Amino acid sequence: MPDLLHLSAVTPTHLPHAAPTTLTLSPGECLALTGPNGAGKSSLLRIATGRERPATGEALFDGSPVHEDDPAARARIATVMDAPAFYPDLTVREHLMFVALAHALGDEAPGTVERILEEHHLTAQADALPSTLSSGQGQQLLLASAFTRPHDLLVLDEPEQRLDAAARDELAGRLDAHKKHGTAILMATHDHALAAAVADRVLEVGGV
Ligand SMILES: Nc1ncnc2c1ncn2[C@@H]1O[C@H](COP(=O)(O)OP(=O)(O)OP(=O)(O)O)[C@@H](O)[C@H]1O
Repeated sequence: MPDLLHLSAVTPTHLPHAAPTTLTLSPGECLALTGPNGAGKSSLLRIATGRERPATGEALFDGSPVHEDDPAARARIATVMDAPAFYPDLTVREHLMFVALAHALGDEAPGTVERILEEHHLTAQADALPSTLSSGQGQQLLLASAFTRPHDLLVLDEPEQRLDAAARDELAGRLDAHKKHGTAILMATHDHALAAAVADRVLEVGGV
């Protein structure tokens, strides 16, 4: 299987003296990044999505340098990263509909959104504003947004955060199912059980 993602000897800007990281990811494969706080996991994820340019090396998505503004990459890479970025005036359902329509789901959008609301236990909150959600529900909405849209690569920064034990188990099952449909997953995590359940390989990211 050809590489979908290839980071070649990259060093994050904020960690110029760190050992360069090389990694590859094929369709249907999950690579988990583990390591202590500040090791550079999130920085590598930002490089992988083109949000951050590396100090050294390069990031290739499907053979081309990845840039956040490249429409081809934007259409194929779904992310769950950093702080939530919800539209404050859209309800939970409207937010997911916006994501679905922006990614051209068309007639499939309403059905997809209702299914994903249910899978993420957000049906009862569908008409609420994101600001009224609990922190775990907010994390579910972030995940739901990523799963609503088509993607070939999922880039997840600690997707388990704020989720209870049952929701973490469901997340592991959902990620496994997406892998089986060919999604490549790059995930930073502190949850070793999640990494063991989903990842084909684990890369320990070192500090400076
Ligand atoms: N915008 C920034 N400006 C300056 N330094 C930054 C910035 N973002 C990250 N860093 C630094 O880069 C280093 C790596 O941070 P990063 O968030 O990639 O680590 P991490 O492994 O994801 O940590 P955690 O497990 O705590 O999420 C840290 O020392 C951090 O302080």
